[in-house]
Amino acid sequence: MRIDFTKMHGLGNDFVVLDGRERLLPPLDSGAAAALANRHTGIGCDQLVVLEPSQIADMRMRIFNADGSEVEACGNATRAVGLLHGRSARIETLAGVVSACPVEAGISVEMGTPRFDWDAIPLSYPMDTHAMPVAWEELTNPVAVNVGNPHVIFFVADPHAIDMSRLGPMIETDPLFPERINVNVAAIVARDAIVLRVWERGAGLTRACGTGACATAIGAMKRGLVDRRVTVALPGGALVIEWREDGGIVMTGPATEAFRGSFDPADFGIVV
Ligand SMILES: N[C@@H](CCC[C@H](N)C(=O)O)C(=O)O
Repeated sequence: MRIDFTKMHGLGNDFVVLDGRERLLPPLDSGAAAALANRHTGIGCDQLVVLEPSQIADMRMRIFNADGSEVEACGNATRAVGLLHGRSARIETLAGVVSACPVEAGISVEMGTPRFDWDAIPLSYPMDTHAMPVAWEELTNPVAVNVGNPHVIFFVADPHAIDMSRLGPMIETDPLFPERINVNVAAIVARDAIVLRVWERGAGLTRACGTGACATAIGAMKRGLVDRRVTVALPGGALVIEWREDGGIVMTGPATEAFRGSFDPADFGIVV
């Protein structure tokens, strides 16, 4: 038996997508996810995405980071799955039901509402998440936002001047963040434009992070730095993020199918 996969990406943030909506997949654990995601010995991706039937939505989407950790949300993967589905879809995730809809500019996703309470991020102890009195070297006074998954955002003059390969993992694994954290460094360039780089929890530096773009835009809006509709430029391309008056976040941008293939589950320790 072989398992089919589709390799997809959203602005260079890449995924191996396994579609178990109609054909039952064998059980997948963290070890199998990490093995498949490995760029040297596996297929290679930032996140493994597994689609399953859902009782409450059109499908259930499970998301595993490259290190094998299963997570609640992935903005770019949601657009990719929206493209794969080909029409409007309600998608169940660990963070709740989100919806993806094809539009002229790609796929538009209703991401739900942001949370700001310290224990919803979560942090290890109470703190004002709007202006956190903490610092890691030159990265100071961040905002924390949960958009389904946890993010901390630092506003800096030049995101490209920050040594993210060193500071990213240091902050990701700081005991302040009991579930680790996605680390965003952003520059405000206009009332409607942000430049962003993201060190992703469990995946490292990626070309783009959809939830990072949402969390950064919301953090900047909360601080009054930008308007409620903003373009976020990441190394892999741009996303438009809107924070509607009803509290919902809408993310719009492209998604791409790269290629299709299949693998032998035994090669990755998957028991059929
Ligand atoms: N690339 C994603 C985020 C994937 C999950 C994240 N690394 C986490 O651990 O929360 C996106 O586009 O949002």
